[in-house]
Formats: sequence, structure tokens, C-alpha cells
Amino acid sequence: MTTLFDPIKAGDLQLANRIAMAPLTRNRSPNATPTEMSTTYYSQRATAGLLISEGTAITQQGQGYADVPGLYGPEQLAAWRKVTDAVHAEGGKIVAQVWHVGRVSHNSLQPGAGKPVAPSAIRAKTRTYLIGADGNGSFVETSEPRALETSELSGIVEDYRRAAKAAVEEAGFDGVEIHAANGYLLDQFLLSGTNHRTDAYGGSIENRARFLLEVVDAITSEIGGGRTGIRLSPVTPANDASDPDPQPLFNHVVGKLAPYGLAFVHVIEGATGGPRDFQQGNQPFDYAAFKAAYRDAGGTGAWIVNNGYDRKLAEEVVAEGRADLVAFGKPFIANPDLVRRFKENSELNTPDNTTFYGGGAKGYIDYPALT
Ligand SMILES: C=C(C(=O)O)c1ccccc1
Repeated sequence: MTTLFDPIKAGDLQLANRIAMAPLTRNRSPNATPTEMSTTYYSQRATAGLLISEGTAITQQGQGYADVPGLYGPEQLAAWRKVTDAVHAEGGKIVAQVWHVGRVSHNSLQPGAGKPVAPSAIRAKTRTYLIGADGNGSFVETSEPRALETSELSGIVEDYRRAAKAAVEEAGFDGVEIHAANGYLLDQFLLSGTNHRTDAYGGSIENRARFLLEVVDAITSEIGGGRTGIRLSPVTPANDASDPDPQPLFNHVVGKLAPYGLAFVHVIEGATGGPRDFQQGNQPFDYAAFKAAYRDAGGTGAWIVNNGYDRKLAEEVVAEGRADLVAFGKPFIANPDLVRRFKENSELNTPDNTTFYGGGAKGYIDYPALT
């Protein structure tokens, strides 16, 4: 029977166990540049089978929150290299989550203080996080976006390609996770609630999946499918994401992903950080059918599940073959040695949600490991 502590090969990635650290935004990268504390934070957690970095902007246009890191400047890449070197020195594996927020942004973060971009000019009913001149952070309403011209899309595809290449070749990541979840740009194109386009990128399911698949094609042709994963969130309402009929949409998406030889598909079940049984539309999402649609189409990537898992539930889904890995977010914030604690069935530290976003060492690198 497979356990959480058995190794697994996910594409080209040889992973020591089935416990992944989910991508966690921490807003501690001033000027989009990770710090020495980032190096400490990730290396403390390197016993995870796979570390997935916090969302990392592919360009300034793709940045939606203050003090999130980027992959678009030499100083950012050099800082990430220190992180990946430290993780590798501990025997860990780490991929970069490549991220474009689309409409979930604010004019003050955008090039030339312009409008955030989106498939359609529909403002997200959500908030973003800014840090004022006084250094204090606050959540503010997102700005009104503009609809991308069809002619702009190939340029953003190239931004993803360039970021993925830089992540692996310059920053030393073992691969990338394409952030196609949580109501950000790629998810905005997928969903009928956010994509009202009338060109070849809007309307039908095939058209709404087109942009995502162009990005997947570009990144896998650049770094290889075996170093590429993707994160999807079929029913999340995060960042005002909505589609009343997600099953055919996401079954289509994973069917089209199957031929790319991806390292993994990472699925947020339910509402991100919320109820696992959340649903969009009038019927529950069938996650088994979703996984079957990927495997039946020839998809061989590891299946990673996330959202609200504890040790017991994680052991069950891996033992029953419903998932290959389980990703943990908040438990890893508070427990750098989560793998050991699970293995020894030790008590877990409790996360302090007042230090999740922004700030310094407190709540970032000061959680105790078992002695
Ligand atoms: C990258 C994020 C996501 O995927 O939800 C995020 C961004 C800001 C705060 C929390 C999470």
C-alpha cells in the first residue's frame, strides 16, 4: 500500500515523498526580490517531497500584490538562485509557480500606473494587498481592468516562456508550476464569468481554453513537459471566479493537457482555503471523473490534491490511489518539519494568521522544528 513517505517520479522530478508544500503568498519580497529570509524559509522546509514556490510574477504586468516576487529581473533571478541552491543543498526539490494575476491587481502596481489587463473589462469583486509609504500593508479594492487585444496575447505567451526558461536556467528551479487557478489570468480566460470575448479566445469551451493551452505549449517546448506542472481550481470562488458549468470545461482542459507529458496536475478541491464541498452551478464537481478524463486521455503526470487535508485524509487518498501527492499550505507555514511530524505523528504548531502576509521574521522563519 502506498504511503505518504514513499518516493515518486513526477515527470523528470524524482521526489522523496508524497508531501508537497503548496504555493503560499507571503508578501516578503520587496522590489519583487526574495531576501535572505526567503532562503531560510524554503530551506527549512526542504524535506517536503516537492516545494512549490509562492506565486511569482512573470512580468510587472502580471504582478497584483505588494512585495510578491518576480522572475523578470536579474536581481530577482539571482535572489531565487540563492533559494534554490539552499533547498538543493538540503536535498530538496523546488519548482517556481509562474503567475500572471490578470485583473486581480491595482493601478499603482502596473507599468505606468495603467489598468490591469484581463480577457474582458470586468472588475474583480475582490481585494489586493498594497504596502503604503509608511510600510504598513492593507487590503484594497482591485482596479478596473482593460480587455486585452487579441494581438497582445502572443506577447504574454512569450512572457510565460521567458519566465519559465529563466526560472530553470538562471534561478535554478527544478521546474515550474503554471498558475492557472484561483481566478487569475489563465483562469479568467477559462471561466464564462470572466471571459466575455467574441474572438477565438472566448465563447466555446475550446476557445476559452485556447490561451491556457498556448501557454502550456510554449513552456513545455522551452523546458520540457517533465519539468512542468499546472495548478487548477475547478470550482473555487477565489477572486470572484465563477462558471456555472465547470465539469465539461475542466474535463476538456485536462484532456488537452494529457499529451504534454506534464510532471503533475495540482488540483484545489472546493473553495481555496474554504469548504472542500463548495460547488459552482447546480451539481457537485466530480473529482474522480476529472482525474479519469486526464488519465483516459493518456495523461501520466502525478495527481496532486490540495485544500483542507490533514494527515489522516492525505494518507487515505494516497493509499486508495485517488491522488499521488497531497499539497499542504498552512500546516507548512507553521511546521517547517511537517514531513517528520507526520511520520512521527507529532503534534503540529498552530499557524498565526496575523503574520501570513507581509512583515518580517515573525511567523515566517521562527516556527520551531522538533528537536
Ligand atoms: C497566489 C495566491 C493564490 O493562488 O491564491 C494568493 C495571493 C494572495 C494571497 C493569498 C494567495
